[in-house]
Order: sequence, then structure tokens, then C-alpha cells
Amino acid sequence: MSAVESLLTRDLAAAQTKAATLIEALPWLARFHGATIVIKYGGNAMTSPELRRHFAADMVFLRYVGLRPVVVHGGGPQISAMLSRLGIQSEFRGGLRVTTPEAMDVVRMVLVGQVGRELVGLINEHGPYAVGLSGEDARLFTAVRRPAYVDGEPVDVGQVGDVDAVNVSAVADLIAAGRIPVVSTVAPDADGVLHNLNADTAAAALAVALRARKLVVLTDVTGLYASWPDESSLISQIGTDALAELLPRLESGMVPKMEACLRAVRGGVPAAHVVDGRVAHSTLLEVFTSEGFGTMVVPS
Ligand SMILES: Nc1ncnc2c1ncn2[C@@H]1O[C@H](COP(=O)(O)OP(=O)(O)O)[C@@H](O)[C@H]1O
Ligand SMILES: CC(=O)N[C@@H](CCC(=O)OP(=O)(O)O)C(=O)O
Repeated sequence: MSAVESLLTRDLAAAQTKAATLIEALPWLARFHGATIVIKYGGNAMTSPELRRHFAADMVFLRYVGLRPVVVHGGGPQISAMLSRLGIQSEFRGGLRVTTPEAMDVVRMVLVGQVGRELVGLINEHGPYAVGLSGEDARLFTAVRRPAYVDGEPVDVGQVGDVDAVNVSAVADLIAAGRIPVVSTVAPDADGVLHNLNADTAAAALAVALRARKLVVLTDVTGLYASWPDESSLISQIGTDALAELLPRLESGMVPKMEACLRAVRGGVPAAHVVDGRVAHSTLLEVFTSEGFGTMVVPS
């Protein structure tokens, strides 16, 4: 074979690999066409500007191929960094931030004004798609104050809320208009007092209210480990009953996340996935490939 022929053969092989990758997505494209998918982008997964750009491109890709992505973002590390710049210490109990009125101002400023705005900007580099909103907009979320649980005992953590009610109308309007809603998780309670919602919790409540087909939670680990940090204990699939049994044995950071997956699936979302957001294009890999990726929570 001449040098030119061998080059052409190599090019053809590379092109066929690309085509095979595209065609592998076909059954998933068919299955999820028109489906609403809630993607929770955790602050710990936003490790580099490049990864954030990949994430934004993935959201636009999902929209172009006929899915309806809804982004709920976190920003725990970003809030802690701003609090520390302001000389305020961060304290977590049972995986939830102790939120004083002073810290609440910072939580809102960082989530709505910084992290949310940046994601909206990155998505909109591809076109006029993303619209940011918080739980305050059009009464998206009504919060109810909740304690944290430490060793099974309730502990007051200040202005921290659970989601008491979801009014999906604004998000539904945006989806219907072909937009990509980007949700920041602060919300007023029934008296108008602003609360800090854990972003996993809020994403689950929104996924249930939207009757989403999937909740994808992007974090900074490969998935859920039965006995953290033992690498060999990664769980690829778990039913809701088994997860409910495992929950009391999990460490604090993972508790709100796995509670959220449980809540979503028990609330009717067919599957919740915890995937490694440090891997470029992790959302696309989860939605469009046949390989198991991360941990999938399904009904028991
Ligand atoms: N059983 C477990 N499986 C996986 N990760 C765990 C587990 N227990 C604790 N973790 C910790 O939870 C972290 C993810 O939670 P969190 O820091 O709240 O992330 P995010 O910002 O994505 O919400 C992981 O980086 C890991 O250190
Ligand atoms: C009550 C509570 O803990 N709220 C979180 C909200 C942000 C969040 O959940 O961010 P991640 O998804 O990056 O962890 C906080 O203040 O850190």
C-alpha cells in the first residue's frame, strides 16, 4: 500500500469511528426526544473554565437534538470562598451550611449574581438560549425552614430551607419557548424570608414537579461509594429501598445528594444519576452512551 493509500485508509477508519459514536446515540436520541432532563451542576464539578465551557456546550447540544435541559446549579465552594474573603467562616452541619442572615446575603449574591450569571453567559455564547432565575422568580420555590440532622438529632442551621412548594409555570414557559432555564437555589418562605436551599434538594424537587425523565447530578467523584473512600465499593446501580437503607451510613457531603436522588425517584422521576462532572462532556456520556457511567438510582 502506498503512503497516500495508507493515509486515506487511516482517515477512513477515523471517520468510521466517529460515525459509530454518532450512531450509538440513536436509540437514546429516540428514547429521550422531547424529554425534560434536570441537570444539577455542583460547585465542586465547576473545577476549570474549560470544563464549564464543555458543560455549557453540552446543554446547547441537548437542546439542539430535541431534549429539554433544565439546569440547577450549586456553588458551595464559591460561597465559602466569598465568605472567607469577607472574613466570615463557613460551617456545615449534616451537609448543610449554617446560614446566618449575614451569610444569606452572600449566598444570594454568589449563587444568583455570580455562578448563575456565569453559566448563563457561557450557554449564551452559543445563541440566545439560557435564562437565569432563582427560587424567588415567579414563585418558583417556596421554602420551609428545616433543621440539619447530626447523629439523628435535629440541629438548627439558620435560614436553610427545604422546598415546600414548586410553581413550575415560569420554567415551563421558558422550556416551551426553547430556552434553557438556569436555576439558582435561594427561595423565600411563606412570610417572604429568604432561605438557602441545598441545590441537590432543589433540583430533585424541580425534577419531580416537571415530571422530568431524568435527574443528572454532576459532582466531583465517580459516583456513590458504599464504603467511602474504598475505590472498589463504587455502586453502579441502586434501588430506592437499598439507598434508603444506606443513607444513615453515608458521610455528610453525600447525604443531601443521595436524599435528593431518592426523593426524585420516589417522586416519579424514572432515574437519577450521580456522575463525575470532572470528566469533560459527562452529561452527554450519561445520556447518549450505553456504558454505565457513575451511579444510577432506580425504583426498587
Ligand atoms: N459515600 C460516598 N461516595 C462518594 N462521595 C462521598 C461519599 N461520602 C462522602 N463523599 C464526598 O462527597 C463529595 C461530594 O459532595 P459535595 O462536596 O457536596 O459535592 P457537590 O458540590 O457536587 O454538591 C465527594 O467529593 C466526596 O468527597
Ligand atoms: C443549605 C446549603 O448547604 N446550601 C448550599 C447551596 C449551594 C449548593 O448546594 O452548592 P453545591 O451543589 O455546590 O454543594 C450552600 O450554601 O453551600
